Amino acid sequence: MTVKDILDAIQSPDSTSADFAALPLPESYRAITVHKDETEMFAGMQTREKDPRKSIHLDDVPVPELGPGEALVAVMASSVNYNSVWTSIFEPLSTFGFLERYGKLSELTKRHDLPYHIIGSDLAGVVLRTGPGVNAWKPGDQVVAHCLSVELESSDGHNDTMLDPEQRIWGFETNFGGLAEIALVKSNQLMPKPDHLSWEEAAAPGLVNSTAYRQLVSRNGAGMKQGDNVLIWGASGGLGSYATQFALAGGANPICVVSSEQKAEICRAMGAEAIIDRTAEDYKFWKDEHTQDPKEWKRFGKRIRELTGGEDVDIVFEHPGRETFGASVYVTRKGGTIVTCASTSGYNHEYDNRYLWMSLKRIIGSHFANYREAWEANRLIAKGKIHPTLSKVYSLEETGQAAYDVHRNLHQGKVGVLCLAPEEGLGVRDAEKRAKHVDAINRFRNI
Ligand SMILES: C/C=C/C(=O)SCCNC(=O)CCNC(=O)[C@H](O)C(C)(C)COP(=O)(O)OP(=O)(O)OC[C@H]1O[C@@H](n2cnc3c(N)ncnc32)[C@H](O)[C@@H]1OP(=O)(O)O
Ligand SMILES: NC(=O)C1=CN([C@@H]2O[C@H](COP(=O)(O)OP(=O)(O)OC[C@H]3O[C@@H](n4cnc5c(N)ncnc54)[C@H](OP(=O)(O)O)[C@@H]3O)[C@@H](O)[C@H]2O)C=CC1
Repeated sequence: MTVKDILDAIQSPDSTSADFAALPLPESYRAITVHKDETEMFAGMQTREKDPRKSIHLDDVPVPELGPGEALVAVMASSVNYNSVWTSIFEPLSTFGFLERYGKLSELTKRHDLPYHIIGSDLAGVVLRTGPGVNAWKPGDQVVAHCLSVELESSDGHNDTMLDPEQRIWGFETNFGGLAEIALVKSNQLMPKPDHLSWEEAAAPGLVNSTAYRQLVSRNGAGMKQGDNVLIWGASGGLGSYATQFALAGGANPICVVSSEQKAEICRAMGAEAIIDRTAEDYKFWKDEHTQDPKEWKRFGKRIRELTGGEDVDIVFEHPGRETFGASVYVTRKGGTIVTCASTSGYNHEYDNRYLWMSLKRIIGSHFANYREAWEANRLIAKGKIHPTLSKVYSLEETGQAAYDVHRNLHQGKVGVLCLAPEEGLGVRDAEKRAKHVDAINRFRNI
């Protein structure tokens, strides 16, 4: 039995759930990994110079044992997220520490503590097997998986599962991730695959769409409302391309920051009108490595006021971190919210706290999404209200290059990876719905 037999079953219109359940599992499968004995390979290099193509491998790995509450999924497609870039450059720390810590929790979690880390936090595919206690999903189900892994043995996580003390990001803080032909997930990561999308389109939104939903829309995040002015950094990037869509769909007014005219054009195509090209307008928020320039914050704020008819922003959708955070706090309106989920340019932020407390602003930390939030975000994709922002698709062999593109900001929107899917465009089951949205679905393609 090989993964080819699994692919044949997925591609046959006649396969039943019983057929999938009867398929023997292969002994091994191909997976994208980083290696524990290579974590020092970039020591002493600048972040920018660390090359994911050198650390990312395609290996044959054994199929992991299936535990209670878990599912093995045949992965048709996945996508590159920035967390896989972090893993591949071993920053801010090696993810093998996460696997070691998880491995200490129980006999079953020991499986994760291996000398290789199978990375990837998105997938679209087909359930192959479910473990004891799984009733909601069965072999043959077409699914996407969100990346929240929780144990939920403590009371802390039962109001909001992101608060579980054993909360982890699958494929980053756990092993057996989605950039592979087979993945191991908890069954409460599974959600229905949107019928009108191909495998690679369905795999693209998951992580960033759910994160942007919690960060911007959910009451656990900024709780955006109609008419809000929302400043969105990297508005055509992974997170930003969904934040922009949520702002537009929710009756808010996105102010999109991008770094080129081409990206500005993509934002216009999504329906945004207020756009700031940070390269063309040449903002220099830092005079040198240690000193910010409040005059540049003010110039940026004036530009926002020009675009909004004199209003300041209610919400800043933050993730660049150190480089922009001082400006983000400054330009937020009195009583407004800076909601942050990352620090791509550096995690030691500096801002002038007088502008925060005197103007009663709030900084909210946000991280991924709970199952309900991920489900709601996926539901909006399935209803055709929010669309994938897939630009380019790579093969599994080319994942290193795909991660390199994201690391060097050479990409637009989301970058997809075909795992078992032999070509793009497969897996669409609702052609009529797709036809209604096809222009929006293809908006980011091949640019
Ligand atoms: C969905 C996609 C998401 C993304 O893309 S996010 C971007 C990528 N992610 C990242 O860059 C984050 C990577 N992770 C990290 O950098 C680290 O992961 C953290 C900085 C978040 C945490 O580091 P740690 O070393 O785990 O935490 P500690 O708190 O420094 O050390 C743990 C030890 O410190 C103890 N401790 C915790 N809080 C306190 C406290 N308040 N007072 C005293 N001790 C404390 C703990 O118990 C534990 O102890 P014991 O080592 O003995 O188990
Ligand atoms: N906590 C969480 O749950 C999550 C955290 N993240 C983190 O968020 C960050 C962004 O992820 P994602 O959106 O997928 O990445 P992308 O690279 O796809 O998009 C980020 C965009 O931000 C802009 N940007 C990058 N650096 C700067 C800078 N120094 N100043 C201003 N703008 C900048 C760029 O757009 P442009 O050049 O056009 O301005 C870039 O395209 C990563 O660090 C990632 O790890 C992501 C998802 C979930």
